Amino acid sequence: MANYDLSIIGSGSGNSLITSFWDDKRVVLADKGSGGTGAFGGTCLNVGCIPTKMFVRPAAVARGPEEAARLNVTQQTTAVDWPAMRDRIFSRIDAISSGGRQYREELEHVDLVAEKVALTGDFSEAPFAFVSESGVRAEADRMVIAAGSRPQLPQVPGMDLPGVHTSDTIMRIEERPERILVLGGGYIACEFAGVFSAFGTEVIQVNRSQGLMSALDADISAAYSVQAEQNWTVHYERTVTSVTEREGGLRVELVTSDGRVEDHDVDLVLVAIGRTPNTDLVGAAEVGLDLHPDGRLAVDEYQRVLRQGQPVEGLYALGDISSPAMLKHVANQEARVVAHNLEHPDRMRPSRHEAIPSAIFSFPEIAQVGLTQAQAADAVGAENLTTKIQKYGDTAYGWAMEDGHGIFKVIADRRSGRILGAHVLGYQASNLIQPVIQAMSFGVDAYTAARGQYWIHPALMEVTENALLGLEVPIPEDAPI
Ligand SMILES: Cc1cc2nc3c(=O)[nH]c(=O)nc-3n(C[C@H](O)[C@H](O)[C@H](O)COP(=O)(O)OP(=O)(O)OC[C@H]3O[C@@H](n4cnc5c(N)ncnc54)[C@H](O)[C@@H]3O)c2cc1C
Ligand SMILES: NC(=O)c1ccc[n+]([C@@H]2O[C@H](COP(=O)([O-])OP(=O)(O)OC[C@H]3O[C@@H](n4cnc5c(N)ncnc54)[C@H](O)[C@@H]3O)[C@@H](O)[C@H]2O)c1
Repeated sequence: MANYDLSIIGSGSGNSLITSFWDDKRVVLADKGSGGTGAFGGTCLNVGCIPTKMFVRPAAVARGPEEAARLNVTQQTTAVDWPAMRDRIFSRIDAISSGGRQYREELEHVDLVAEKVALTGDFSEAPFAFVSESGVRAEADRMVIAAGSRPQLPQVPGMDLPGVHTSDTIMRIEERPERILVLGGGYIACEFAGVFSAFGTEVIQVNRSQGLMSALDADISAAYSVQAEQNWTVHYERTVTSVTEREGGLRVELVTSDGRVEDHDVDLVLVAIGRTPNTDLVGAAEVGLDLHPDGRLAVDEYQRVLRQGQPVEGLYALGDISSPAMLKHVANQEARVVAHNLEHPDRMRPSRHEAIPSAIFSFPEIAQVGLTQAQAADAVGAENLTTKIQKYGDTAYGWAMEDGHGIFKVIADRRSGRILGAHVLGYQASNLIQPVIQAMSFGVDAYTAARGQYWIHPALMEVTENALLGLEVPIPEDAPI
């Protein structure tokens, strides 16, 4: 195949790099298709953020009767039509994916290689080449590796059985299971446990360690775990040793941390124990590129890939394959930076990795930004911290909701009022946290963030205002009142 100006591996966030700047140049885009579906457009669109949240929303609606009962309204969820829901969701997603692929195929200056590719040749300097499984070779002056990540599977017997799923396949199953075992206690496991339990499936969630979402702030992890234990079955300190077929389903054998063996009979298993960067699939180590111990590509602040500790000019990586935060908004930001740096190598811009927020769209929802309390104590000293945990239930809208579990925790440096982190558990957590993300991103202190703007009364957002006002921070001179 001919030479190119730009070569991209990965049609997720990598797809957005093909701006009008490249209209008069030649671009090659390789993608083998997203896991499970073979679709164009990467994880978020096909098997990640978007379809999961399209299941999370009906799950919240199905849970309506729980809140209604607290508010003296009787409601009933009488049926959940999984096949119709699945088809509605994927008819929209599949159309976007195939439309995106068709658009790229029709562009004269872009060639699409719909195959798995691997890096080949010398990667100390441009040009950079890849070769596809069928032998298509493409060489380019600049290359972006945006090949993402894939689900990890434990090395135990039975992982190849048809009833054992990952997030790549679980959303397209024919029927809603009556009983599912969800392995893992992180983002994906907690989101799917929330969805399936809302739809009436009996969920057994199994985690290796004690507590769910244990990487989060300890107060949030503990409060979420209590809620989850009330909403579905949760078992801690167990690992899976095998999955076998039995009549009508699967038998999962677990071993507890004290050596006991347990069997669980279920219809399906969902494995969600983390994701592996796809550096091995592209053969990054084979061409001498630097990897972190967890398998991610090493990059500098401009997203240039490192080789023997030095950035390789014209070679970039972005998203899950290189980022410590496997989040779509981070991949998107890195893609904007890479697009800029490709187009303006003389005035490159660094990626911004401060105040990265994330949300877990489980039941209840969780959102977080910045440092946990333990990390903040390490960073500035526990004696310099001020924290506030504002209950939703102690605000006017919380009364209206009769909310019993929502909390908004904020952490700041008591000497300066600098906000160090926020951690929210409850209804609309992912929205309520945004003013704190904004304050942290723009360097606004806690007092000014609270008093420098109106907050609509009695909106639920008063939870955020009250959390900020609850901190013991200095009032800046001439601060708004
Ligand atoms: C179930 C789930 C839910 C999620 N929900 C959220 C959420 O709510 N919010 C959020 O911020 N993030 C979420 N994420 C994370 C988010 O989806 C990822 O961070 C993001 O999609 C990564 O984008 P990317 O461009 O790095 O990789 P991808 O979108 O995965 O793109 C990589 C592409 O490279 C291709 N590829 C890989 N190897 C090769 C090869 N050798 N040859 C050719 N092609 C190759 C793959 O087929 C893939 O299409 C979720 C992830 C999952 C799995
Ligand atoms: N809403 C979102 O933003 C969102 C949603 C889904 C995924 N994601 C991204 O995708 C990444 C991967 O998600 P994930 O949930 O697979 O990973 P994760 O890292 O969030 O959680 C993995 C969990 O599995 C547990 N675990 C590991 N090995 C185990 C084993 N052998 N047996 C039992 N439990 C085990 C870990 O203790 C941990 O609780 C996330 O870290 C996140 O970056 C984001």
